[in-house]
Amino acid sequence: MEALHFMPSKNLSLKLVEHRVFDSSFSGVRQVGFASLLSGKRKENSFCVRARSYKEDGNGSEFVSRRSSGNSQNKEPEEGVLLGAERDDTGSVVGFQLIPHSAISDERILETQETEANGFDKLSEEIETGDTISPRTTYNVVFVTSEAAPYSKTGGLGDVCGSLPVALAARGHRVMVVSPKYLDPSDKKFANAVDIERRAKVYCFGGVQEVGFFHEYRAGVDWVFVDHPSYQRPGTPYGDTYGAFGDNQFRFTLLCHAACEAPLVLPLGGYTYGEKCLFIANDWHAGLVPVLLAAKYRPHGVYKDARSIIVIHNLAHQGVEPAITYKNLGLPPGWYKALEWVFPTWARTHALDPGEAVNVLKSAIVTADRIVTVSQGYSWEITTPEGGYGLHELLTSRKSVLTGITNGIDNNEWNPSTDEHIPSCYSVDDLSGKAECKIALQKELGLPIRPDCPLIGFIGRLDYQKGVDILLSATPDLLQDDIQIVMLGSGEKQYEDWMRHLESTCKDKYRGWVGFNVPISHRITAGCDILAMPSRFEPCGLNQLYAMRYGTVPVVHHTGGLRDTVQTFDPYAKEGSGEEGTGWTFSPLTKESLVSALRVAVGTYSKHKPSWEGLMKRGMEKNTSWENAATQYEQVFDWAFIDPPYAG
Ligand SMILES: Nc1ncnc2c1ncn2[C@@H]1O[C@H](COP(=O)(O)OP(=O)(O)O[C@H]2O[C@H](CO)[C@@H](O)[C@H](O)[C@H]2O)[C@@H](O)[C@H]1O
Repeated sequence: MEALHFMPSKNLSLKLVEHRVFDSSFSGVRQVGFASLLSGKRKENSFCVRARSYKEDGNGSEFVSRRSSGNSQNKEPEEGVLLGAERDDTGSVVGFQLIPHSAISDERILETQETEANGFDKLSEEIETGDTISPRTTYNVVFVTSEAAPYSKTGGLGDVCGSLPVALAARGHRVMVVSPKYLDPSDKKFANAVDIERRAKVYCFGGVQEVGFFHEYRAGVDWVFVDHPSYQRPGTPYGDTYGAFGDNQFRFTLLCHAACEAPLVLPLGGYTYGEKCLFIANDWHAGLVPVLLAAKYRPHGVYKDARSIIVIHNLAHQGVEPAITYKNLGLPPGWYKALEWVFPTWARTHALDPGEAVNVLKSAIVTADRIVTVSQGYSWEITTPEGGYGLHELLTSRKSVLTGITNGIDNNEWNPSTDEHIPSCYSVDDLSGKAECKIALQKELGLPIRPDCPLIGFIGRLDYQKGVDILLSATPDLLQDDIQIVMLGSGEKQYEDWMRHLESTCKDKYRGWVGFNVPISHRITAGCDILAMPSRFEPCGLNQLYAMRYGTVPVVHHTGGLRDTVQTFDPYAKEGSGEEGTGWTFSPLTKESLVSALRVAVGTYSKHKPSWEGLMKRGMEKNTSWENAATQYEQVFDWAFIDPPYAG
């Protein structure tokens, strides 16, 4: 059976060019297909090509999506289309691909990019790197995230989605970040975002929801904020003092649908991003994006040339809800298996509980083209039963597309020589300002002002992951020594109360600041001598990176990204060998080993000043910029586009 299809799309006048495809990868199945070429005026001269094919097996035909490659015999389109040659392993031309002009759809990047004649939407830049000139492919990148600093932030996800897009844009990519427009009591965060006056209808949860889009172009990035009444409520992006919001599945389903529409409908800087883009879905909140591409769009010929990456910042949160909620997600019934999740017997609530659920992060893992985690150590940990949170087998099965890339940090925001939140700036060449920051912090906290007294800090969400309980239980022992401790955090009430209790009993040595406060977090990072991070698991961890940049020596549990980024001090290493270390990692995670690691650090601080200064300086000189991580992301982007879409 042969079929000829073309998919009309908005604002496009159609031109159909027959394009027969023989695909040898389906043995025993006669494969016939066509590519429908749609040329027209989306914006100026932008085009897209879509390929569909049918396999015929005697039992009727079934739709399968393929890219037009292999032994294809292509006809040139009749006019106005730019085609690039596809070659097989021997270099013979076996097909052609259309190069849409949407990639040069923004005057801001028009000047620096030129179309390349051998791939979809590929723009090639000649990047000068020292003496050599290396070609780089740039992409239309769409980040989807529940938080992005400075607009919204509850933790490291906000930091990463606020700074990695900027780093990628600086390297020539066209980058959009899609996140919710939350309620902002200060009316400052979204003050520069303007209503684009485009609405999208989202069919989910048994009805139609209309979302709006706000936009701000800043630091080379298109920041897009999805507007819907469900984001307009007091609290954090995820909950309030009564706990997590009960409709988070709804709120983030909306975000994912809206994010998939954004590249198609938003004329940012005058032009849409178009269909050939790369979605970077962050954590479970954005996890439906790869599934929607495969289940909702590709069957209709849309996003056939898009790719998706799921970035796992924290596997402990997976977006698990009862199975019955599947019908709310706006997905076709046939895709249930992608989300299906069955709890092990021991985790069920009662004997008759079948344990059936939907798991959004799992669905992203089984449909995304590539998987990235935020450090190499963590990328291995999540393939083990201990670190995989039930997903280790699945992740192991996709190990070949799983990459660990250690986060960078925003060196503008976290820079001791320019930081506007700290009382005295300093640098690796002149550390005097750090001593002043310590005195100012002791003063601000109402602690005795003692420049030589070791000051230990902790900053983080107060939850099980961060090992707060271990630190709090170790604190009375630690306070036997001549030290001071300050903790900043908010989260589980039991830990907040524990901090308040400790403060009331050890007023001259301990401060517990309950709350979320970015300026204070900078002042603690600058003013402390030591930062403790006894995390049970840590996908990457940013505070240890900030600490090192501020000459504050980290003492961390030997896990995940902490193990990857902190090198234990070796007093016997040859000076200048680079092996001397930047802090201490400890294991196992017990109160005793935490106390002993911190005592070693305190001893070094008090008795070995030159060694301490070396530790501080090596940390400050460590290259933790996004540049390094961004190049690794680019490699993953390239890999994603080498393969055909993994699902759909
Ligand atoms: N009370 C408070 N006041 C002010 N600021 C506070 C604060 N509590 C936390 N922060 C800030 O939130 C960020 C926390 O970042 P982390 O990477 O340490 O953890 P998080 O677990 O949120 O992130 C997850 O995602 C990131 C990003 O990938 C991974 O590094 C990490 O391992 C993973 O768990 C830091 O910028 C910190 O200063």
